[in-house]
Amino acid sequence: MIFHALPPKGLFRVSIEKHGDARGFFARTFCTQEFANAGIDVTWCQVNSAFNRKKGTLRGLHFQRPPMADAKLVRCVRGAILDVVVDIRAGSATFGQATCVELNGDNRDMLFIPAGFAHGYQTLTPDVEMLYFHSAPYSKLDEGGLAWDDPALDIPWLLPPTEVSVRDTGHSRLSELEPIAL
Ligand SMILES: Cc1cn([C@H]2C[C@H](O)[C@@H](COP(=O)(O)OP(=O)(O)O[C@H]3O[C@H](C)C(=O)[C@H](O)[C@H]3O)O2)c(=O)[nH]c1=O
Repeated sequence: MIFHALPPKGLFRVSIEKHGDARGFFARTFCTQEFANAGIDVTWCQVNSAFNRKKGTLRGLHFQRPPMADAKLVRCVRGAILDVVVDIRAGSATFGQATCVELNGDNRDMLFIPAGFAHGYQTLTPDVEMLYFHSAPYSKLDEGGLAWDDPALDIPWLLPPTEVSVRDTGHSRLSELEPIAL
């Protein structure tokens, strides 16, 4: 696996390394030791999937608070998305900074997102399938949201949103958010 450090500190784009032959290829999707060698000590306790029928569907921005703050490994297994993370860690020099990365079923890249980041994405094609690894279990009591359309975040969404859940229409703005103290 190849780790590309992204700003802010702790964020990585992770590329798979294909072992190809006449049948196609084989590649690791996760490896505890390879992640540890990259300075990422993480174990996964829940893996989720999401399917998005419409191009322009927008989900997020979501996070969990301590004690259930979770790191994520996100992969777009079909179609394409603009993946967005915002640093909401208390005391971070890059608090409020948004980072955008295109993930798609062709490049098979993944995004490692440390705890303390809000995460969301918009689909750039129809029929997008997502896979998320989580380092903490889902906890409704500890989940939080950040407004995807907060002007203070200035997120360069590429399309007008076509589908947004009711839950994702009422999240806090950055100025109202209690930073995540890890
Ligand atoms: C995450 C989760 C959700 N749920 C229930 C809660 C809701 O009734 C329903 C849909 O959940 P949610 O609206 O959070 O799904 P998304 O909007 O796709 O949010 C997900 O996508 C964004 C971009 C993320 O980063 C989050 O990790 C993840 O929550 O499934 C569960 O029962 N178990 C779970 O682990």
